[in-house]
Amino acid sequence: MSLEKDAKTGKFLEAAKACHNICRLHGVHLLINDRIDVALACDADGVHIGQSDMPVAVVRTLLGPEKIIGVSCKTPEQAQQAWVDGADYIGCGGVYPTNTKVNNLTVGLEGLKTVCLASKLPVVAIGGISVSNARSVMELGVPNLKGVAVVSAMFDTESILVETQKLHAVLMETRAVVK
Ligand SMILES: Cc1ncc(COP(=O)(O)OP(=O)(O)O)c(N)n1
Ligand SMILES: Cc1nc(C(=O)O)sc1CCOP(=O)(O)O
Repeated sequence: MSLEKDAKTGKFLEAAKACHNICRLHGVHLLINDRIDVALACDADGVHIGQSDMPVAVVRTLLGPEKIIGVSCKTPEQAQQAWVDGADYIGCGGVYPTNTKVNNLTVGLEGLKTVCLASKLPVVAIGGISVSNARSVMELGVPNLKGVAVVSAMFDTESILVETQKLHAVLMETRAVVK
């Protein structure tokens, strides 16, 4: 299920609760993008926030020590700060150009590697990643690069299930190599 982050709060909460029920059935964590209020209201497992959203330390106070907090970081400085502030992981991108997010800086594979090396936290790569290039990302050879986040690779396809299965296979193969 996908819902834009600026959707009306009632609709967002409804969708979040429905997602959470599905995630629970499959033992999958649900993180809410940006909306701390929605995360609290549906008792999600955590949130993902950007550099211009509520500060991590405040989010930690609101959510408590057990919830997962992810932060979008494009630079080594931001990655270090996320750790100091108590985040659990960082998202780093755009690894490749993307049509999903407007005016997004592309940091490339080199930028991703630089941020990973500076980060004390696990990193999730994002931006223009699909089945065709996920292997190149995961084979960067940095141990704290733990996965990829995708939007169009799933939602702009004929079958979300088929693409998810293909991406899962690539991630499992590269995990075996990287470890
Ligand atoms: C791993 C990961 N990275 C980024 C996002 C969401 O990014 P977005 O809210 O569009 O942009 P920022 O405000 O965080 O820069 C995500 N959900 N997961
Ligand atoms: C939401 C988001 N954040 C990015 C960042 O660089 O932080 S790139 C991005 C869009 C990801 O969509 P797609 O997989 O379709 O490229």
